[in-house]
Amino acid sequence: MPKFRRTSDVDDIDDPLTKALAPPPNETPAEREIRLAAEAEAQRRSDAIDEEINRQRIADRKAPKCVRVLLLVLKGALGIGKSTTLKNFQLINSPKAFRTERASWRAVVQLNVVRSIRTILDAMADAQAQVSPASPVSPLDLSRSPSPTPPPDLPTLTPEHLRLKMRLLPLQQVEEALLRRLTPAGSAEFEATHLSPLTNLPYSLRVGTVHREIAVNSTAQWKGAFTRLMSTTRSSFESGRDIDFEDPNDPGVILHACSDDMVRLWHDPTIKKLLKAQKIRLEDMAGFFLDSLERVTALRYVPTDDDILRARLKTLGVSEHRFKLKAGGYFCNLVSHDWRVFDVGGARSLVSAWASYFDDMDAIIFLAPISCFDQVVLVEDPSVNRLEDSILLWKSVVSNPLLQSTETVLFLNKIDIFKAKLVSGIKFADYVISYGNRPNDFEHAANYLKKKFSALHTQCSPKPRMFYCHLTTVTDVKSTQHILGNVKDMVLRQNLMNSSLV
Ligand SMILES: Nc1nc2c(ncn2[C@@H]2O[C@H](COP(=O)(O)OP(=O)(O)OP(=O)(O)O)[C@@H](O)[C@H]2O)c(=O)[nH]1
Ligand SMILES: [Mg+2]
Repeated sequence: MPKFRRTSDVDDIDDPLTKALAPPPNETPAEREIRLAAEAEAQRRSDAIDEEINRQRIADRKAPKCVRVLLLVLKGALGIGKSTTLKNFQLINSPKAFRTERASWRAVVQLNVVRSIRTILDAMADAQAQVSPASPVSPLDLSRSPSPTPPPDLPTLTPEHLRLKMRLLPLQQVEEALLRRLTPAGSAEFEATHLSPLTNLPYSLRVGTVHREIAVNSTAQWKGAFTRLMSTTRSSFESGRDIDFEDPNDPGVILHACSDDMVRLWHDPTIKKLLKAQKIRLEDMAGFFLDSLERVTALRYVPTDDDILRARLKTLGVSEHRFKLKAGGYFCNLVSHDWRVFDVGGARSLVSAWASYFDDMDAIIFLAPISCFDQVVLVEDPSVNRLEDSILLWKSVVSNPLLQSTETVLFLNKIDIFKAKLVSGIKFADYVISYGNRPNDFEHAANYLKKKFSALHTQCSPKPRMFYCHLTTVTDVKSTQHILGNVKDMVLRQNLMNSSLV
């Protein structure tokens, strides 16, 4: 029988916890009084939190069963559309509340614009570096590879391009000002919000650094902080009435001053060629507003619903959103139901860990970004194709016995980008070899993927269940609301069937 060390064997003085909690030596009576008061306050707060958790638990037990939906995407991939799907739920549920947050979203759109321009400026810096390497390689330094010869298709930048680039440098200040506005003072809520300074690193090495995106832990908190910040001068954001357009510190002022140069840069044929040569498709990237520059950089710009759906802000961790939704169609006579939607990034390796926390969900909305068929997973495994990774995650979710009674709704998302890529000539079969020589068009490719996901669903589900699949562009409010309406009714029907009411 192995002998275990018992707590009583430990000398109290040696116990690191006791040491850490012990009052400091030579504590004065006044210091002791302050310490005891702080300890009492900490205890009071801890008790209040315990009480709130208990109260919530009792309320949850008494409340009628609510509908629980899990939104799931692959963790580590660039934005897939979870938050955008949630925004659609919010638009259905409380459009007014959604619209009162326009001021916060205005700053996010502005940041998205600045970052797209930054990507172009970085690409220009790359091109310059390739034409005139900053430091010539010493012929004796054999550890370094020779300076790269500029690719023949890389266009040459003119002095006017370089002047344009210089004139856009103030955007760096705009970026910093926006980050200050979006980051609540003293908050650890945001991760790695700053982009590196303009760099000579090749774009191919930079593009995967998703950590450089601005990120929040939960959408509610950052907006709350922003609203508090803004509400010192205004009371409501409905229709942008109360955005302080006269504020001289508004980052929008510099953005507006740079507007013509940004438009010139984006429409410049040489810059277009440069981006193409470097395989940068800004129009496929999240938070793309360069085709609406004049509108979104106007001094009195107020984001539309569509802009809010397209704005990019990365979410961290798991968040829960609660709201009431009225049933439609056949169920329209029913009272509204409480819905809880959980926003979870699922890593393939962690499915079995989180599945036990979400085994009582009524539905999982699984988002698979089919537009990423030509990209690789950079975070989990650089050698795995993103679409393949999404399919493997789908397989682990549908085969998980803990989730066998949960309805799984598949959203094959970002079909607008998927279509655009195929039309631009990118060959689906170059990445999905089994696609063979089928036509490189949307109908065939989307159908092929639907069948693949469906076959796995049938083969791997522990018990038979329906396969629900939608081709989605969740930035399109109208079509998404229609689809969510169907999902809502399906989930309610199942929910009622399970309670033997229909
Ligand atoms: N064109 C297009 N853009 C989309 C679509 N779905 C989402 N987006 C955009 O992609 C970006 C990322 O979407 P999010 O909803 O933030 O993605 P997410 O899954 O919440 O990402 P994380 O928070 O990083 O986990 C946003 O700018 C969206 O507007 C789509 O179907 N088509
Ligand atoms: Mg998100």
